[in-house]
Amino acid sequence: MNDNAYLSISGVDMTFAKGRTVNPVLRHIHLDVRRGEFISLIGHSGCGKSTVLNIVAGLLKASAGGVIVDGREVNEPGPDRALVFQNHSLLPWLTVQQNVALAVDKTFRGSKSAAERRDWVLHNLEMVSMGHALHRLPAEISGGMKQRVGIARALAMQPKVLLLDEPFGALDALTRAHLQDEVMRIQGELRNTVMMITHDVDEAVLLSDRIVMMTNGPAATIGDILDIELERPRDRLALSDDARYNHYRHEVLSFLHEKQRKVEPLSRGAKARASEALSA
Ligand SMILES: Nc1ncnc2c1ncn2[C@@H]1O[C@H](COP(=O)(O)OP(=O)(O)OP(=O)(O)O)[C@@H](O)[C@H]1O
Repeated sequence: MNDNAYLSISGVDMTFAKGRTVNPVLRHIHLDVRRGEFISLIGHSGCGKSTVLNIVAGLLKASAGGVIVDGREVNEPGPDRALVFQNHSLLPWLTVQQNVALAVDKTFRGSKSAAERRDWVLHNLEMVSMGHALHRLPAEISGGMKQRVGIARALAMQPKVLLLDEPFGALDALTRAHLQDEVMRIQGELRNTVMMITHDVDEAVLLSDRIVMMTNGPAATIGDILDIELERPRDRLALSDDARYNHYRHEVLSFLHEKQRKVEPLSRGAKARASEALSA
């Protein structure tokens, strides 16, 4: 482990077993993340990105190796690691304000007064531009607004590490761009340590300090890590013409589509047709 690491994943292996079938998903995952760093995890579908995130969150226990956050080993979920999923996980019967208050009350009941907690909820909702919809129910707001509330709820817990599992994956392109900009602005202010899963190469380059590229499973591991040395704040329009941005983009695309090209297994029909073609 590197002494500067705030979050350290060392020697993580993960195998799922069902009956006699054993599925080795991750092998030798080592990653040190500095405090305040924004890391993206990218890789083909099914390679094990969510499994890595769930191990860091403490929702899954690694078969070997472990995770240390700020000097403490991760053994279970905790408020020091807040998760935001692609599909918001707001409680439908609570308003926007109550959804965030639930997490804030749980985290700060012993350390903040009721008035302080209420102010803190409002502050975080205002930070994601949701101060105008405090009393609406999740069913009464858009998908992008729900994600904002999910992000406010996670930030309000003041986690040591923010874990984002495709947080913008279900949004339309415009809302997605807007929310990415907002997350960049907030991260610029708060300097959160973030680990984000994404399938979107532009999103990874725009938001990250480093992009961790995973090999294909089974037994996936870290294939390469790309440092994104673009100064902040970053402007998506200016960067679209920037040669460095396009170089980074190309590096990730080439990793995914050349070095780690996903070969889908042939269906039975396709196999039969291929063998007929070969014997013809
Ligand atoms: N709880 C579980 N039990 C058994 N197998 C699991 C479990 N969770 C994940 N897997 C398997 O582990 C592998 C990796 O899954 P994971 O969801 O981590 O991949 P991913 O890279 O996040 O995929 P995607 O990009 O499609 O979300 C898959 O083969 C999946 O079926």
